[in-house]
Amino acid sequence: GLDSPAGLDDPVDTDTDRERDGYPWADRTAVMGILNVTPDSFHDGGEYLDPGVAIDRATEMVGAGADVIDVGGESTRPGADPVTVDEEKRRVLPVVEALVDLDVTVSVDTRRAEVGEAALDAGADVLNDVTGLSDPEMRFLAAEREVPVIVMHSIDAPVVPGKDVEYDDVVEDVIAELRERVLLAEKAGIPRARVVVDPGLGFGKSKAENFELLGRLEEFRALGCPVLVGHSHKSMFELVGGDGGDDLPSTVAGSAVAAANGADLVRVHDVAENVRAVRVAEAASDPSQFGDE
Ligand SMILES: Nc1nc2ncc(COP(=O)(O)OP(=O)(O)O)nc2c(=O)[nH]1
Repeated sequence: GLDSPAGLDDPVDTDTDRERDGYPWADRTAVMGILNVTPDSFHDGGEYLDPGVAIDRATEMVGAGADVIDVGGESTRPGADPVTVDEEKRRVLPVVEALVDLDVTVSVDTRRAEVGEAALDAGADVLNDVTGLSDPEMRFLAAEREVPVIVMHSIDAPVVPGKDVEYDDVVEDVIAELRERVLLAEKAGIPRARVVVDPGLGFGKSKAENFELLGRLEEFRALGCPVLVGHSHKSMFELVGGDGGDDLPSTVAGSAVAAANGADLVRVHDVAENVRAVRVAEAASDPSQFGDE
């Protein structure tokens, strides 16, 4: 197996031990606005399929305070229809190209290194891989292009409907599996500062396990990587009376909890409201920023 690089197993003080060279999450919880250029995304499928509409939406999200825009051309929801590479490129590239003119970091949500590469060539800054670097080509691409890569934990994407994994301790198990991917990324030459880990809420976990992952998010900091949480409008909130669909209050509360628990990024559909949530969490964790106001 791969020998663990020094320090991976010891909790690192990620605020000092990790250079964060200028990414939007360097000094505050960054808000990533979701831009699904798909007909079938679970929450907002079809709304932004037209590139012009997608670009207007991105502009609106930047105006609302988005630090990152995450452009996706293939739904990852369970049972979603796979999309051909050409169709995925056709959806994503015009939007990425247009976003270059906006002053915002652009990530591309794709399982395919070929689409990721084309998106980077079109101006994207970050790769978002819901398969957690299972394709070696994605690792090599991120290393070669020296861009951050979001490594999400999933049993598979799209998740096979009804396929749930039995976890002993879901947090320890997910961290252990992410650790393997972090090691592989390092082996490919990607420093941990550029490996954003993500528990993959909703991807093969029960609703209660999603809350366990959110509640114990601090434990992910032991990996020495930035942490992203994607909870927006997910079915986990049905446990607390939300309808999993248009339950914005639960999502906003979830962003505050994630930020308070150390998330470096939150991935959301509704930017303005979730910007408030992370700012509230930060105010509570660092009131000194306000002087004696
Ligand atoms: N890194 C990361 N990427 C993700 N991409 C899609 C979804 C699913 O949400 P959404 O994009 O809104 O739906 P769909 O996949 O149906 O487009 N969740 C995540 C996530 O939690 N983390």
